[in-house]
Amino acid sequence: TRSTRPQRLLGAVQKSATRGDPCSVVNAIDQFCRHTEWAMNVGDEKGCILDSVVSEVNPATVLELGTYCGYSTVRIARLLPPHAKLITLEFNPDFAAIARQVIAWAGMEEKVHLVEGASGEWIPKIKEQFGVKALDLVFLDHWKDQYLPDTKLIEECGLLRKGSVLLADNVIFPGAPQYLEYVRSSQQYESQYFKSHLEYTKVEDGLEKSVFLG
Ligand SMILES: Cc1ncccc1-c1cc(O)c2nc[nH]c(=O)c2c1
Ligand SMILES: [Mg+2]
Repeated sequence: TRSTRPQRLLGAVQKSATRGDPCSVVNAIDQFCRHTEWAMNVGDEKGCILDSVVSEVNPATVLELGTYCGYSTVRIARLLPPHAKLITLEFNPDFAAIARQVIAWAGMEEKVHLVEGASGEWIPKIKEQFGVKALDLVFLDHWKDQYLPDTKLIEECGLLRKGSVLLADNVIFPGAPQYLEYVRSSQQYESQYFKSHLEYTKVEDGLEKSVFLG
C-alpha cells in the first residue's frame, strides 16, 4: 500500500541526513519539501525567524503545539542548552510516530518530550507531569482554531511569567484572525508581526511574536 507523506519525509531524512546532526536533518527536510514533495513544516524562511526568537529568549522550557514530523522540534532543540526542555504536543498518532524517529535521527531525544494527545487535555497537566513552573517560549503551530482557546488555557493554568514569549505560525495563511485580534488588543501582550511566506512558496504568511507582560 502507498506510503504516507510523513513516511516519505522520514525516508528523505534517513537517506540524506547524518545521524546526530540536527542541522543536516533540517536541511534534508527543507530540500525534500522544496524539490520533491511539499509538507507543512515551518520551513527555512520562517525557520530563520524562529531561530532568532529562540536564540533571543534562550528558553529553559519550551512548549510546542503541533509536532507534525518534528522539523521545528529539531530546529528549536538544536539551539537549546543541554538541560533545557522542549515539550511538544501532537494529536495525530501517525505524525507522532514519524516525529519520534526524526527527533531520534537528529540526536535530540534528551531535550524533547513528545506527548501524543489533545492540547486542551494536556496543557493543564504540564506543571505536574513535567515539573514546569513557567513556559519561557510557546510555539503555536497546530490548528488555527485552537490558537486562541489554548492561549487562554495556558494563561488560566498560570504557565506564563513576565517575559514569556508566544510565537505563532500561519497567522496569515491559513490564518488565525481571532488569535491575532486577541494578542494585538490585549494589554497583557506586546505583539509584533514578522512578515514572511508560506513554507516553500511565494504566498504571504508570517509569524506573530507576543511577549506576555504579566
Ligand atoms: C496544509 C496547508 N495547506 C495549504 C496551506 C497551508 C497549510 C498549512 C501550513 C502550515 O504551516 C500549518 N501549520 C500547522 N498546522 C496546519 O494545519 C498547517 C497547514
Ligand atoms: Mg505551520
